[in-house]
Amino acid sequence: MAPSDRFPAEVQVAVDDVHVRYRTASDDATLRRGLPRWQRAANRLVGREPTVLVRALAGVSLVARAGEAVGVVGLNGSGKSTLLRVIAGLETPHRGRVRARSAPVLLGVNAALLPELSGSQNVRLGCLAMGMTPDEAEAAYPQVVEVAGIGPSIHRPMKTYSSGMAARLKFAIAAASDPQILLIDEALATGDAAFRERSEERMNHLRRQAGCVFLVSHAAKTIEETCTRAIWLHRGHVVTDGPAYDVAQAYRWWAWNLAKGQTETAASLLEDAFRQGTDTRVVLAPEDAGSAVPRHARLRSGGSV
Ligand SMILES: Nc1ncnc2c1ncn2[C@@H]1O[C@H](COP(=O)(O)OP(=O)(O)OP(=O)(O)O)[C@@H](O)[C@H]1O
Repeated sequence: MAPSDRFPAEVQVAVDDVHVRYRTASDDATLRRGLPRWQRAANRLVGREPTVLVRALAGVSLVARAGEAVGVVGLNGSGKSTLLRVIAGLETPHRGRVRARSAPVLLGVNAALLPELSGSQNVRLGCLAMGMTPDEAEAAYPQVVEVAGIGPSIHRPMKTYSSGMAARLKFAIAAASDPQILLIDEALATGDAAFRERSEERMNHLRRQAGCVFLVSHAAKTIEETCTRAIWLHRGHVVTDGPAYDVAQAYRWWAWNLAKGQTETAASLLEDAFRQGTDTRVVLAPEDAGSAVPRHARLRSGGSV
């Protein structure tokens, strides 16, 4: 993924028909039974397990504009984290492309900080890792500590933190670099109400300075309250992409029916949501054609540009 300053001014991120696949081992005995006898024998000989293909993203397209906070909802395994990793450039799509106006900063609950070091040492380390100079890291320190709001615990080793405390610190570090594009994976969900308010303030600040924020959360309510727009992913496909309130409500109602075992209702809600959703087409001109300006258009199914 290459940062590009040749976008229309308001476009921060463009995702163009992205597919991500993983080939992974599986001990599913039925897979083994489907193989010809010679292959089973060969696999046994070299100790190889059969593999399956996982389609984490199956043709995702979207455009995020300046000032947007885009929530991403979906069941476990629907592709939310993969989408953020692809946007962050940590994952190479099997097919399709991603372009971003500036380098996105991904904040995940597993962001690599060192558990043996204290929170304050990790703040400095994290700031340096994000490309700040030592002087910039020093200048950012008080603000990070304030946003994290974990009091004197900042001086304790991170391995002694609760998951919520660690998430707060990671959020504060990621937000300190004032990234134009901030990708947040579940971090807010683990914070308490006070922290959520502070982090919302920080997100609003980032949005005001014409950046954009992506937020992955299982809590549709958080998406509703903090985002301007939301994307519902299901098995690597975009079900619907629209105003955060509408998408979160539709997702919650569907998930509630699913959880209650109302599978037929859930299936028809999902089908309706797919049908009513808009297809986003993103066409990125090839870099070597002298223009990387994405032409994008929102199409109704079957419509034309
Ligand atoms: N490194 C990997 N190797 C194989 N499969 C993977 C890998 N990473 C993700 N997957 C698979 O890709 C699919 C999407 O995973 P992803 O983590 O993006 O889902 P998610 O929506 O973020 O899930 P959750 O809500 O549980 O965090 C899942 O089926 C997952 O098992």
